[in-house]
Amino acid sequence: MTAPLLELDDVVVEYPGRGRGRTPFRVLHGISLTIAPGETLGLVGESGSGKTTLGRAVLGLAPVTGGEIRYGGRDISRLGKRERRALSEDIQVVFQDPFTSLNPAMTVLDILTEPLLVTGVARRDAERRVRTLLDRVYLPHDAVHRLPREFSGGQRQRIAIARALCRNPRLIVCDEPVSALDLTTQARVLDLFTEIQEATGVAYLFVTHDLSVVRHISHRVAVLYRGDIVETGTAAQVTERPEHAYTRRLLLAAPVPDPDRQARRRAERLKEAAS
Ligand SMILES: Nc1ncnc2c1ncn2[C@@H]1O[C@H](COP(=O)(O)OP(=O)(O)OP(=O)(O)O)[C@@H](O)[C@H]1O
Repeated sequence: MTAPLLELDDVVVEYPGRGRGRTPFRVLHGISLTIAPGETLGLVGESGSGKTTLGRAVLGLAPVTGGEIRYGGRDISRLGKRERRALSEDIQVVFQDPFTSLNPAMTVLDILTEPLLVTGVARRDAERRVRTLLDRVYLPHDAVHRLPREFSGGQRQRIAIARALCRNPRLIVCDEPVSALDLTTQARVLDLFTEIQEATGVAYLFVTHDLSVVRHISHRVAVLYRGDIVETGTAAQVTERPEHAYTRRLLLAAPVPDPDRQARRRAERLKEAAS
């Protein structure tokens, strides 16, 4: 078996408490999971279950107060700023909202060359790399002279993906990266994520509340409920034969476009509620 790329071992995240008593607010209660090189782990759960916090913990942006997060076998849960910056070559992020995650005053060329220039790559080489990245995300080369506001939501998310890919990361934390897009654009961007993975071998921690997205993109799925993982399995196992009652509720609550399936779902929901 290949060694995991990322390992969470009994990870606890707590935010400092406010007011009298200042009891810390525990968001993650001891999370254990792994991601193999080149694998997509879908992380699902309802709003407030702690999905974003888990992604932020991997990125060093949430306070890990217990357990370990290991990347390539090394504990990265409590790194200093400099070590964390060095790790950004390996671990990148794509956020939900391409409108706010891209600097509106920078051209696409600046957005995509900046991560390279700060690490000492020569401008000519950086610009060559930008052209390859634009090809990879199916944007025309003349996009370089334009500002983010001149693109559609889907195109903007392609720019954000290209930026995440700049330095050939081995893991990308994707936090609801298609939730702000319409369904057709969602499908195209999801296909792009898959295609990039096949070409580069990058792994994804794919955070989403949407089970149809998870089914589309994930090799394995972990279900988060109130800060605990209640179920993990292959995408097919979890979405077709869920074991935990919470996963079943999540599936029954997921929107379905087909009216016949909707009627069946309603009947199942009523049966669940009655039992
Ligand atoms: N910086 C913070 N300080 C204090 N509490 C926080 C902080 N960030 C998140 N929380 C709390 O942690 C819990 C989990 O939040 P999180 O954003 O991780 O959930 P989520 O599953 O991603 O939800 P959503 O799908 O709505 O984004 C929530 O109760 C939230 O209020």
